[in-house]
Amino acid sequence: MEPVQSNNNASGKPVIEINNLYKAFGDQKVLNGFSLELLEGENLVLMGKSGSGKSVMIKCLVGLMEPDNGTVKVLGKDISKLKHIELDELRTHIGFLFQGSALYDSMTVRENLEFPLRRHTKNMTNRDRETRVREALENVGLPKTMDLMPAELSGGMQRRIALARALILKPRIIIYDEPTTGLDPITAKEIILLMMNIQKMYRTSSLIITHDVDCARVISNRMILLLDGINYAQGTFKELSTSTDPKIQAFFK
Ligand SMILES: Nc1ncnc2c1ncn2[C@@H]1O[C@H](COP(=O)(O)OP(=O)(O)OP(=O)(O)O)[C@@H](O)[C@H]1O
Repeated sequence: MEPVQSNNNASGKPVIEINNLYKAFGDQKVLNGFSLELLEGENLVLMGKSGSGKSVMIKCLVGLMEPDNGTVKVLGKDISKLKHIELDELRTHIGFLFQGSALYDSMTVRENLEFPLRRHTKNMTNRDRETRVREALENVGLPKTMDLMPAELSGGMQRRIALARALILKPRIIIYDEPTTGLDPITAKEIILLMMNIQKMYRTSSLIITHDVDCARVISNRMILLLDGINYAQGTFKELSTSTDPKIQAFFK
């Protein structure tokens, strides 16, 4: 069965272009000619089994790992050609929501949110910083949590705060790594709806790594399936979930 390779006529110019990426560790070929394009304004879901190379791909994407071959362009810039300081600047346009939220436990919500601001916007006044934190908390529906510690929040609230932190620099791209993992179905649904609202409010382009079929169904404009080191199939949720290819079907069970 031929892999599905359509792209749902998604419009907009690419904000991420990964072309023919190769990465091996010794004899283990992890990425074997993987390509991906994230278009402006779209929600692209990437699915791949555990150990298929999603994290390796993300590390290559943000310049934390050097691929053996292939090119990565972010916002039109070839990241292999950037100086350290330029790469650092480029990374401020990418927000990350990590698996399990990854908030700093010993910091209040406010300090967690201020952390990226202090690092990347040296000239910001305290008042502007506070306004930005308030705005981000309001946008994730938690305006009154500023002075709480992460341990005082539920798992769903922690995920929202982590999303507020990912948004604080107003990134053009957000990478979500398993955004609904570890949450009950109702909270997971709330997070998905919030991600959709965020896309509208901040006009971000999102790359969403998930195993959650419901999440993919609701949020994706387009999907890519990573299998055997390549983008084995891409298309809309409907196209892929109704494929008769057993390797594609396996992703939707
Ligand atoms: N620095 C490294 N050195 C050696 N092998 C590595 C390194 N980084 C990743 N790998 C291997 O590459 C493969 C892909 O790992 P990766 O973490 O990208 O998988 P993943 O798709 O993100 O998995 P998961 O869904 O479980 O997070 C794994 O077999 C892993 O052991």
